[in-house]
Amino acid sequence: MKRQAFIAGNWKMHKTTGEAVALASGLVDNLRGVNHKIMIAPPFTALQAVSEVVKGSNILLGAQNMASVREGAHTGEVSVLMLKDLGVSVVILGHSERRLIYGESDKLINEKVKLALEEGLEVILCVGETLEQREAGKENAVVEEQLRAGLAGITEEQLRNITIAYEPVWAIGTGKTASPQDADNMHAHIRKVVAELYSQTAADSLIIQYGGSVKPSNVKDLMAMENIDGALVGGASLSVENFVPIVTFDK
Ligand SMILES: O=C(CO)COP(=O)(O)O
Repeated sequence: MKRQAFIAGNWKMHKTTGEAVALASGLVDNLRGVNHKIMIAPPFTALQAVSEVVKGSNILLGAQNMASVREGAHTGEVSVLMLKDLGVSVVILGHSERRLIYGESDKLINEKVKLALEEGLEVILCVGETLEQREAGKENAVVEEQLRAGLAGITEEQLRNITIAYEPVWAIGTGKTASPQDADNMHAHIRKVVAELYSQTAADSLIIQYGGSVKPSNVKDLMAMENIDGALVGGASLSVENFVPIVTFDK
């Protein structure tokens, strides 16, 4: 079954507002008419300005994280209500940098996923093993646990608004990409877990992105795999020169 391709750019902690507007404008100009699903996630500080740039285009506005509660005494956090107010429609949750650098647990991530869905946002839920876990042969178990915990309490209907991003930690920002076959094997495993948790129909329609050193030179081979439906791109999403050929991988 062919699923819609979904290519997303995670800008991480890059771009001042001026730089972000320039990049977003270049993308709007160069991606007009492309009918894959496209999202960019600038840093919080540039969301408002980029929102104006992408308004009315085929590029969705994403956020890189959000708080697990709607509002309150949470110094330094950003609420889902604030994101919606700026035109954000997708939020990346459970990124390995949030898990590993900021200690986010599966339970906290699950709270965020539930809140985002309740508030009508789409979610990109990131999962992936570290090098140590892969070398110990534990990658399938690790990813399965992240999925089960991250999706706890989520209904099959809500699952339609979730994209899973498989991002092996050892492939992020390292220039090392998982081979298309390794990535496809994990994506098939993710689909199997989702079939067990929900149904085969839910598993068949689930969009699963691969992330980790995706570049113009390797995107085509990754996207050719049966279970790979998209990409979550870090470094190569930071320039028009690199991100446009990734989004238009089939041109
Ligand atoms: O973490 C990633 C996207 O969320 C991947 O980052 P890189 O593409 O820079 O490896």
